[in-house]
Amino acid sequence: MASRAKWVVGNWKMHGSLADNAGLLESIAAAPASGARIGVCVPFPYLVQARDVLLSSSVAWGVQDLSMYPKGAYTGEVSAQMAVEFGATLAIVGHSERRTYHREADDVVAQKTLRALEAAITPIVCVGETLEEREAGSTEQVVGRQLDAVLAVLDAQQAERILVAYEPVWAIGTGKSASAAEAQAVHAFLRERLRAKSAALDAVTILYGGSVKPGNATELFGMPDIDGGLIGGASLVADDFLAICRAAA
Ligand SMILES: O=C(CO)COP(=O)(O)O
Repeated sequence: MASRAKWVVGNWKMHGSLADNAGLLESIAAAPASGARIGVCVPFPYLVQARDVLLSSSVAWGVQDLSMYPKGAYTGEVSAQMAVEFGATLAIVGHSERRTYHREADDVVAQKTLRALEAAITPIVCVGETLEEREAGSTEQVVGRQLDAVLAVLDAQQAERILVAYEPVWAIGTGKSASAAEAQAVHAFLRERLRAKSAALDAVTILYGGSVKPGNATELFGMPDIDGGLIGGASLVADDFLAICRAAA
């Protein structure tokens, strides 16, 4: 079996302040290196701060979104290349909050994935179904479509460089995580979908996100196809985030 990189990545969303971030970043930077790689995806204005604190640590940093365009007259956009100038090596793309509040469609997410890869940033491609879709029995259809849209624009080598995050929309910020078995079932489906494209994609890391806490991380990360987590709320509390990182190691 391919050995997959384990990752725990914090998604700060639109939280933080220079003052609050300082202590959080210092604590994360002090995390001992272990079997799981650690990253934090911060709001754009805090990239400099993240870089300054994390530079001498083993923790990676990145952004929560990128422009689908490489450069040009796109008011308000931030390019992958700009993020790279601040040392970003990770970018979340297609988070459900972007899909919902900013109407990002599958083809936009695919273009953002490409822009990240062109800039040598590792994209964390998010997929996930709503509660309504789950109850209608269309979870696999939805996440399969979201993943396929991205894979369709990548060549074989590019596809090997992505991370995938399964984030059921109904589990995000609700305190109600998917059970380990529910998450594992979707991860196994995504794994198969990747393998169908190329056997080499068996090595793609698939993270779970949605109400991961210190109390449920060990069970989730113990599942064979769950290679770590994408953490929202708990990534803002140093002790909780570090406990989750230990659970993945
Ligand atoms: O959206 C998420 C990570 O990207 C998950 O958020 P919570 O961990 O707050 O549920």
